[in-house]
Amino acid sequence: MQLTEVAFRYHRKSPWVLRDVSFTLPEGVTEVTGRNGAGKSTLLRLLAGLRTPTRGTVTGRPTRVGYAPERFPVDQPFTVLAYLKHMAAIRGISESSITTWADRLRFDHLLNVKLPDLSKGSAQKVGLAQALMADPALLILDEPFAGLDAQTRDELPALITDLADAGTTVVVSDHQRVIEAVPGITRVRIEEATLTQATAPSDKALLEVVVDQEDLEAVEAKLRAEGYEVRRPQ
Ligand SMILES: Nc1ncnc2c1ncn2[C@@H]1O[C@H](COP(=O)(O)OP(=O)(O)OP(=O)(O)O)[C@@H](O)[C@H]1O
Repeated sequence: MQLTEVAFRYHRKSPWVLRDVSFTLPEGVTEVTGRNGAGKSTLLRLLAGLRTPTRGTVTGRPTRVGYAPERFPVDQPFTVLAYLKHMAAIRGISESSITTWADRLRFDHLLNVKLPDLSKGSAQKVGLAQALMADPALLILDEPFAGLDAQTRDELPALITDLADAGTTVVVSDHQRVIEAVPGITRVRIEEATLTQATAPSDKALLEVVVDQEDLEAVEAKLRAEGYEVRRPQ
């Protein structure tokens, strides 16, 4: 899939969110980073085909695309099961995939709960399931880790890797930087409306250190002084 000189803004006089972006989406997993409001969700919507570039072209999008938005729209008067059945029917896929993903993402006990009554994390899982159900060739996940329970959060990178190994192209925005521990991913960053590809820190690993609140500044300064890259979870 290829973006060629893509520029995008939401309205005629609003600022450009992306300008002159040319990029070939690689196979495997691509992580999209950038500060809040940089344009990550916008890029993902353009890749999914939910938005059309103001200028330039997006070509080579596969037919089967799965897209999980940053916030699953829970203001719909359906149960989880009715919603997923509806999504399966729209896409012409077997309803058996509902139980497969409800089991795998551990929300099978919530199938008869109405969408507005779901917690943020459970709603996130339903959003993931509807994206995964389509057996997509391109899977686009906008902040999939936000609000997830710890177990699912820990399991999701392996699930994404399995899909990528099986041939699915995956694009993930992830400000919590969970996905970046996955080996071999491509990292792109949006800054000032342009997209740059970062070289993967293949010889680096992520280490989580728990410190007392009062020692936070001192430990962070010490690690930085020793040349480590330090990030605080948001
Ligand atoms: N539907 C919309 N209409 C108008 N402007 C929008 C719309 N959606 C996003 N924007 C604007 O486009 C810019 C990029 O937003 P976008 O949501 O793509 O950024 P993001 O990097 O995903 O941010 P975050 O990390 O906060 O989710 C922001 O200035 C935002 O206010």
